[in-house]
Amino acid sequence: MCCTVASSPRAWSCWPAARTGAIVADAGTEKRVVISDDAQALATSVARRFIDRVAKQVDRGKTVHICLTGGSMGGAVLRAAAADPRTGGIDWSGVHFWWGDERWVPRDSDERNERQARAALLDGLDLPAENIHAMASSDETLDLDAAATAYADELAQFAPADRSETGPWPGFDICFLGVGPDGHIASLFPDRREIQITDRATAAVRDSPKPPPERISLTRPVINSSKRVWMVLAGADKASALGLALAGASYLSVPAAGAKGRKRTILFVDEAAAAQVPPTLIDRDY
Ligand SMILES: O=C(O)[C@H](O)[C@@H](O)[C@H](O)[C@H](O)COP(=O)(O)O
Repeated sequence: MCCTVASSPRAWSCWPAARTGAIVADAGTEKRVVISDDAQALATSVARRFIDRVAKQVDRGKTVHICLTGGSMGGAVLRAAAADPRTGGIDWSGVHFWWGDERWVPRDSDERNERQARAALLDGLDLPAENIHAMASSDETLDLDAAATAYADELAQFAPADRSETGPWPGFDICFLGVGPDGHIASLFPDRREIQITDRATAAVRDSPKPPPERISLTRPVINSSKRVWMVLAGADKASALGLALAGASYLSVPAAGAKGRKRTILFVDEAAAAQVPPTLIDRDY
């Protein structure tokens, strides 16, 4: 049973029996909440769906663009994907990996989202090195602003011919997003200028509320050009952000509230994070 939260809480609804289907209030605004028992079950469930989706697109001969997230749940999902028995049998040569944000630290720092993703999954995949689109690191020649611009330029090289639904960047098949206790996504934090940027693909972030202080982030237009936005959040400290995101809070103060895919927006959560969501609106994925 899935539940759909349309763009306003008044339209909250769910249907008792179906495991699929949705209130089509506005294709891009509905959110679905899928709950797992705990963080490990959540990571396994999301990884299974991730591998399903990649395998389906590869079988169709499609080039696939995946945007990864940092954070503990981002890494947990990738480790679970690495453990999926189907992963080794997929032809990854047409799959490209991007990042929603990156910390401005040296390339070999354990804080790098890229380094964590490589260790969790990417370095075990048979795919061309050029398919891994990492953001620059602080020990290279570029400064923070130039590095953000360079990433926007790289994204532009993979923009689709038909840009009717996206800007000069690829429309990701899946955009993974972790969600902070304050509702931040990528490195777009509440009540800051970066969440309001609409005229470029990336932003240099300074004085980040979450260490380290300097980061590069995709902006909201790029995230919302994704076909699917999958937010993954676990733990009681996320319950408030989830509740606000589902209750129609402004994305300016709760960035997660404004993340939406063109085809699907799913919040994958565990029981602890779902504590403030009315039980009638929860789908139990276990
Ligand atoms: O670089 C980062 O720190 C992440 O991209 C950040 O957006 C993260 O996803 C959230 O802070 C949630 O992190 P957790 O999953 O660890 O709570």
